[in-house]
Amino acid sequence: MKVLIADKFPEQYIKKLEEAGIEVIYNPNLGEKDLPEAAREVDCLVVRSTVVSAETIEKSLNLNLIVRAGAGVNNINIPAANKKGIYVANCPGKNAIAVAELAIGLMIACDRRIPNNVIDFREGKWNKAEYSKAKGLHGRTLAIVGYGHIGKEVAKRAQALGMNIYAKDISRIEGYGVKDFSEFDKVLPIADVVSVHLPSTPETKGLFNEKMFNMMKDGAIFINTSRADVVDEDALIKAVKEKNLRVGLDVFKDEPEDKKGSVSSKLQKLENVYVTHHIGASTEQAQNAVAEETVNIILGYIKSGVIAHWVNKAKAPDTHYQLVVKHYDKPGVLASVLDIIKDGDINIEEIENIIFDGGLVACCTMKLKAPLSNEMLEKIRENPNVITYSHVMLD
Ligand SMILES: NC(=O)c1ccc[n+]([C@@H]2O[C@H](COP(=O)([O-])OP(=O)(O)OC[C@H]3O[C@@H](n4cnc5c(N)ncnc54)[C@H](O)[C@@H]3O)[C@@H](O)[C@H]2O)c1
Ligand SMILES: O=C(O)CC[C@@H](O)C(=O)O
Repeated sequence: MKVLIADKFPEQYIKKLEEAGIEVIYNPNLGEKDLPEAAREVDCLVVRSTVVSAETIEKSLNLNLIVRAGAGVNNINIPAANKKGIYVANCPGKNAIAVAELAIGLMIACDRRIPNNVIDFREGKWNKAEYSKAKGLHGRTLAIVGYGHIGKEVAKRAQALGMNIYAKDISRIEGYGVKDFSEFDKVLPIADVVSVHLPSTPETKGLFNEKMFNMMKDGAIFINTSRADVVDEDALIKAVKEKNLRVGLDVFKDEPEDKKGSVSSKLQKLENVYVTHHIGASTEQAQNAVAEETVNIILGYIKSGVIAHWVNKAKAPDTHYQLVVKHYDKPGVLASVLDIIKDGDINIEEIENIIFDGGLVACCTMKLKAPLSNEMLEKIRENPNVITYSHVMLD
């Protein structure tokens, strides 16, 4: 197996892959444009933020697995991977602590205006009078939007700071003394800090728009360490100017893909907007945890054929019927059942055959698009090697 790692990855985990007999090509400087050529002949591609385009996927000859050594998979063209049956997996939660640490750091930086303090000091300016005006986070209200791995780690830390915490998610909210909120218009007007931890999806794109910023308090703190496209950047800039929002961002529009170079953004002109270099996941702790999970995914796949954290598996396959056949585990038994289904022109969407201890009997579960006719079921029943079967309609 040949694995290309196209982003920074800790050396000890590269060694683990090599010790398992895998050929590793490590080139952390590759970018989107280089990948179609570089990934052409590899079986597995590991990336962090490097963009995996449709072209990279289409030109690949052997690619079977793409691992996102991180959480968000929006840098991988998943529809293109689906067309070629290439697995995409990620490492959920493994960098959550690091991002939460940064989000809390940005909150404190915004409240105390730490970067402005430092810039003035470097320029020889002393301004204790101005920088003594801070609200403090204790007793303030925090709204966490997206209460997944990172949102929960932020809540844990905000609780220790004595904040009053609300959270919103499409899933149930539980833990760390957090109150669930469903309506933005109830919580945004009372929140002193809003921290966003959503994935980039069609539903979250541009969620933080002018209407949302208008609901926020004057002088509130807005933190986004998730993805740039969750925020309408022009609306944010307007809110900074008109409502004195203080902002901490780890992600922003047209963020450079390169690891080093120049950067240009409208945000550079705003004194109370602090932008970090998409470093949320970049602590040693997080990178080791992510790399370990990446190695587990690759080795797990080689050993068992199962992909951990497989993200492009169909969520709800188009199946309406289930056939379960318990049969003697002999050559040809299952094939004869499959022949009957094939002759009925019925597509099997999913199939799993599990063997009982001792290896005498197996049980095969099939998810089907259409029901079997009585005649087909009768043929299955007549097979002396079929012990029992059940055929049901699914909800
Ligand atoms: N700055 C960085 O370096 C960095 C690092 C890791 C992750 N991220 C970003 O942060 C995001 C969140 O990471 P995570 O590990 O917490 O992911 P996660 O999947 O654990 O959490 C995301 C949460 O958002 C919720 N959600 C999804 N759509 C929603 C919607 N429309 N409304 C409300 N809630 C919704 C999900 O139910 C889930 O609980 C990632 O998708 C990634 O884009 C950034
Ligand atoms: O790996 C990185 O540097 C960023 C990772 C982050 O954006 C993620 O979604 O995990």
